[in-house]
Amino acid sequence: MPQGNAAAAAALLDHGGDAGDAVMARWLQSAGLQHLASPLASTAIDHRLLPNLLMQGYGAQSTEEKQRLLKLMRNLNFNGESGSEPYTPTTQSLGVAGSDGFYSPEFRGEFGAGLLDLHAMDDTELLSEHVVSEPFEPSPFMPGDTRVFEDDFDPINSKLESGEADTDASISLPMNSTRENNVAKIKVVVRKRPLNKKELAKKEDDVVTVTGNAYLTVHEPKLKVDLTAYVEKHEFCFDAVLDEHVTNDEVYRSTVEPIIPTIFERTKATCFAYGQTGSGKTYTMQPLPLRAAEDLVRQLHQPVYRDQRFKLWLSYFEIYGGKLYDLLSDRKKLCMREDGRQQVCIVGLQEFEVCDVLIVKEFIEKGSAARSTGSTGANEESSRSHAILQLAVKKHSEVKASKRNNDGNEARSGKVVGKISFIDLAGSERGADTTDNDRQTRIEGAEINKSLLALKECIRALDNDQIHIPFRGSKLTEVLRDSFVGNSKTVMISCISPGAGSCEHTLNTLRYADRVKSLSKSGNPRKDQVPNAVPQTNNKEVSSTSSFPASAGAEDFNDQRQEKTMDMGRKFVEKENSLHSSAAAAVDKQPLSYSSNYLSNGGEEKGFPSASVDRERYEVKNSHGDSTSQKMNSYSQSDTDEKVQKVSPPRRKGYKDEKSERPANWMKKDANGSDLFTTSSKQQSTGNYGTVSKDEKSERPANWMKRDANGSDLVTTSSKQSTGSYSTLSKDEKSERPANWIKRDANGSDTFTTSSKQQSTGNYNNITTGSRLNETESSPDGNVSAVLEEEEALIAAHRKEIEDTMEIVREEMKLLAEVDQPGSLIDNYVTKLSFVLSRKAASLVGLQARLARFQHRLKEQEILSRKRVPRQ
Ligand SMILES: Nc1ncnc2c1ncn2[C@@H]1O[C@H](COP(=O)(O)OP(=O)(O)OP(=O)(O)O)[C@@H](O)[C@H]1O
Repeated sequence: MPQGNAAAAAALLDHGGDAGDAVMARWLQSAGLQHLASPLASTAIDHRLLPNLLMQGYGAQSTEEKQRLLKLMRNLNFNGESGSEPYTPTTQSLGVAGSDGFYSPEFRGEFGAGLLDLHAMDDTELLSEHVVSEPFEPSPFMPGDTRVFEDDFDPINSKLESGEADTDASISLPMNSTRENNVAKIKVVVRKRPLNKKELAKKEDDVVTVTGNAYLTVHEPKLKVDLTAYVEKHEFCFDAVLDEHVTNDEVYRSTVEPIIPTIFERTKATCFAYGQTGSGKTYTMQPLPLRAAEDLVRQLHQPVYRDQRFKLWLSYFEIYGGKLYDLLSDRKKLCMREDGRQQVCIVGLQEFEVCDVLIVKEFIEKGSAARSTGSTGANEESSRSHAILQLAVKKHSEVKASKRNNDGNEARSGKVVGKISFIDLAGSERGADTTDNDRQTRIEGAEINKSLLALKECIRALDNDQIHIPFRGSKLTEVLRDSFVGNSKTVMISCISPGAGSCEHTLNTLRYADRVKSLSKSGNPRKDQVPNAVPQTNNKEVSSTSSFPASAGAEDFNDQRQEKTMDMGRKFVEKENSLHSSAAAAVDKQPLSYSSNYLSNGGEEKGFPSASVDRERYEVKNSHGDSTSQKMNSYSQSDTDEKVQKVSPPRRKGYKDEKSERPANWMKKDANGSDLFTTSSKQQSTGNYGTVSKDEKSERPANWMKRDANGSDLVTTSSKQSTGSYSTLSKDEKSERPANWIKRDANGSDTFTTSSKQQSTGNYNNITTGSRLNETESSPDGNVSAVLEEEEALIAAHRKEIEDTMEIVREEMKLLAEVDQPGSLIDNYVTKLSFVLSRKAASLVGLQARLARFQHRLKEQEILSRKRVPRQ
């Protein structure tokens, strides 16, 4: 660099003047590129050209301008590399950010949130700042040798190894296995709130009666066909039932308090509230962390923990529309990453040390105020998100003051001993909140729905000690991943509204709770309780109608039930291994919203063998007040028939609808484990996989795809499709097939794309291979989640396209600079320019295609959701 420029650069460092886009504009103008204006130009220059530009008198003429230009370029980190590496910011770039103010407000102000801020705006910034993964306790399911980590984690071992003799390790962390065993792995508690003002004003009846501390009855008002009113009784039994007089303190004592000591014993506990909007979830959940923090802090003050530098940390975030936001940091968007050990880190999440309980209150208030809420008919301040407050006990090793990470987030330096997550779920019926709503609200609802389903699945898998925990089912379960493995404890508080107007939702909530409990291996609700807590009359009725011997007491019943449940656990695993069963499971995983689109009018739940795996329940129905039946759904219809004399109304009334919605062309696995779609002829033409236009039909037969042993896609057809014959598509053929043909996405999944004609019918557009086939994709939620995924992909692609463009522009600038050099070869210039322009065009066309696909998908989703949810 010439002396003058070097001097200018030096002067600039001191000067600290603002970089003006006027300078940039002039500079671009002189290069004939004024239309690029400041943002693009500012990032598209090779720094090696800088001396040339300055020397040749491009742009900045005065010393001051030159200084500004140089400063600008320094700030933009003109190293010719950063622009092409969108997701791996270097420490260098961070350094720049820190020292040169890359993200300084003055630059943001001048260049807006344009290209300059690419990295600042997206997840990368978060990742780069906080990607240090927490040293969580390794999962027992984690592949590879985790011994070192465990040893590292284990305070006892680490103490011994490090030769620290100041504390007796065996005393320091008493592993009280008896105590741990005494705390149930899953506890399901129901809380009934009092009638609220609105319900009282409407003179609504209280239809929920609580008997003892574990039983409740819902008296459902019904009408006979001849319009005579009658009451149907539904009885439930849980680990605890708390009536409307129970205080929040008592709720704490019966739910969270017993878990607190286990937090110091490496337990990851989860306490969540489930229930319809306005049922009291927030009211119930909000005080719990406060009380828990009190107890945790008290424990931490014990010398044994204090000496080991145990500390309590709090974080509070929400999951809204499948995205994470920090409620204690201005709703900053967070991203979730898995580290090499498959441990989940929420990148950028702020954690605050809790030394004093009062601060917890403040945090709760602050976080709750930041939470996404909206108004519903049932609740003026209805939660539209899942809020997760975590209290983590961490052990901090002694760090020399000089070495201490001085970033104000010491939390990261500690190792998690145990933690408890409090989750205030969004209203359970929000999935049904789709009528007359905009796309955002519908997606919101479907997201909620999906996560509630996934949560239930995880809890079930967890309690069945399944190896495969389906935590990838939703963001919620992914976030809670480490709470689903190892030592975990779950408390579910089902909140119910007592009013007659909420009866259906109340029943749905109770059924969800019942299913969570009853499907678990330890789901033996009242084995340890006095059986005659059940009203005598019902006991009798149960005995007389159930398949169990009349003499069998509740204990026997429970024994059998438990046996059955364990068997169920086994079967569930088997089921997981079979694709067919997996498909059946998808049926089982119907939305919890019980919205009208999932409900038929009281149709009986017919046997669907694999799906009925989890139908066991203990719901006593006393229809018309004169007969009671008990349903013990089993694995097969025959089993059910044998044991059920009178079938109570379906838990999910939607079965009929679901069945009719589900195409017969369900996926099966053939003998070779290939994915095989079967279809009936009728559904070929009307099938949910999309109707086939005439042209397409003539071009290809009834098109079901099968993967043969070589991994090729086979097209199979039923006999009625006379034109159909097996044909194997070669790779080339595949590229020729019509638009609405199966496509393999980046993950190797097969995706059906449909033509516009097919949009309105394509319920099952995405078909993913693998054992979890269509669990979400075949459901309405699956469709929405596909939209969300595509949305993310589109945004990522857009970002990538901009970065590519920047790279290309950089090359163009270089070309221009070169061609202006004396003696430059024009041929060279032309060839290179042609190449660069082709790349530019390809990049743009790719993005346009993706955009069009997404628009198409949005329309499709819109049509589908309108079709599914009849206006009320
Ligand atoms: N057990 C209770 N005792 C007295 N009032 C209650 C109780 N439970 C809830 N409430 C009141 O009912 C109203 C709704 O409760 P809350 O906001 O907790 O419902 P929610 O289930 O969280 O609703 P959403 O899902 O819409 O957020 C609040 O005004 C709350 O104070």
